[in-house]
Amino acid sequence: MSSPNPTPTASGRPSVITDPSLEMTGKDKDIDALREAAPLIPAGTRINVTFLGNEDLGMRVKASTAAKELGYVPVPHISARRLTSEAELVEFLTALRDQVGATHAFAVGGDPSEPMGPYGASVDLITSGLLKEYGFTDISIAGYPEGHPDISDAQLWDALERKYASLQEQGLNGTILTQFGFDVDPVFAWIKEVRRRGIDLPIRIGVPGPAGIKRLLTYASRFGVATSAGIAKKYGFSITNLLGTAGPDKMIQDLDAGLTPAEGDVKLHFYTFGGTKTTAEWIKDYQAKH
Ligand SMILES: NC(=O)C1=CN([C@@H]2O[C@H](COP(=O)(O)OP(=O)(O)OC[C@H]3O[C@@H](n4cnc5c(N)ncnc54)[C@H](O)[C@@H]3O)[C@@H](O)[C@H]2O)C=CC1
Ligand SMILES: Nc1nc(=O)c2c([nH]1)NC[C@@H]1CN(c3ccc(C(=O)N[C@@H](CCC(=O)O)C(=O)O)cc3)CN21
Repeated sequence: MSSPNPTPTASGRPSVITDPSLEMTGKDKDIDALREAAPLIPAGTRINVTFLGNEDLGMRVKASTAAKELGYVPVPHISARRLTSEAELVEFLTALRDQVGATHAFAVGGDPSEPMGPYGASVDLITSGLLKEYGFTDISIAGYPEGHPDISDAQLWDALERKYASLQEQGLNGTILTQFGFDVDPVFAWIKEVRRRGIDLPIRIGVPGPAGIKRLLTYASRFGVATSAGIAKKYGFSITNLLGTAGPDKMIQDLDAGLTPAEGDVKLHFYTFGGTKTTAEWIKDYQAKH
């Protein structure tokens, strides 16, 4: 099945809404939701499986298997700081290779303020060589257009350059997946800087799927993404009425209006926050209208 092809933008580049990736947790309810949404999601779509502290290896493998069986490309997340040993990493990679046939993964640092084992940062996962050894060919890494609450910009840029260099050295494909946001201005500036540094990887800009405003604000505050007032202003809702829902329509339109072919491959990643089916419907609808 081919993915829908929205109208190219004024600058001639494909719309960022082309071939978006989606994110799910390892919980059964998310697996059920993916199955239900499957008629709306084209085969070959990347489905990311988060690495949450309240889930285990079995759940992550089960969700990745479900995604694969439905014809998608599972992108399981591997959180460096949450791994307690090299053996745990090897156990996960083995299961992903042998049970899922996974070739893609997202190597991320992880929220624990201290590493729970030998890996303090995602670059340690990549330079270990184990991802390549276990048959992974495409490694996603994180990007932060608005910075990170606990990591300095200098550290983030240094980490991105080291991850890129190691991927290049090992001949692995890569993708930069960004933290979700509500504002396109920092995204434009950040992409420019990524390219200025010679990093030519495809980029997926993280956006929240359509969701209740309260839920969006809760997640934004949990991950230190932005202030409620700032989000309301950029996203165009009133903080005196938190009952409505909001989707990333305006962000996507602004991205399409502002990007040029010079920015290279830029697509979207939808953080669904439990709303897999709603997000899939929303994407189909947006693609049909534009
Ligand atoms: N699970 C997910 O889907 C996502 C998670 N994140 C979070 O973003 C953070 C950074 O991840 P990466 O960009 O992969 O960083 P990274 O692993 O490449 O590390 C960059 C630098 O920050 C340090 N660092 C890593 N995690 C840290 C933490 N939690 N607190 C303080 N310093 C830390 C590292 O030692 C390194 O110097 C993590 O907290 C990660 O969990 C961000 C986006 C999505
Ligand atoms: N710093 C950071 N850490 C993260 O773990 C993280 C980010 N950033 N950025 C966004 C992604 C997406 N993440 C998540 C986290 C939780 C759910 C989720 O669905 N959690 C609940 C549902 C609870 C609810 O009803 O709200 C679950 O079932 O566990 C989804 C995506 C985690 N992610």
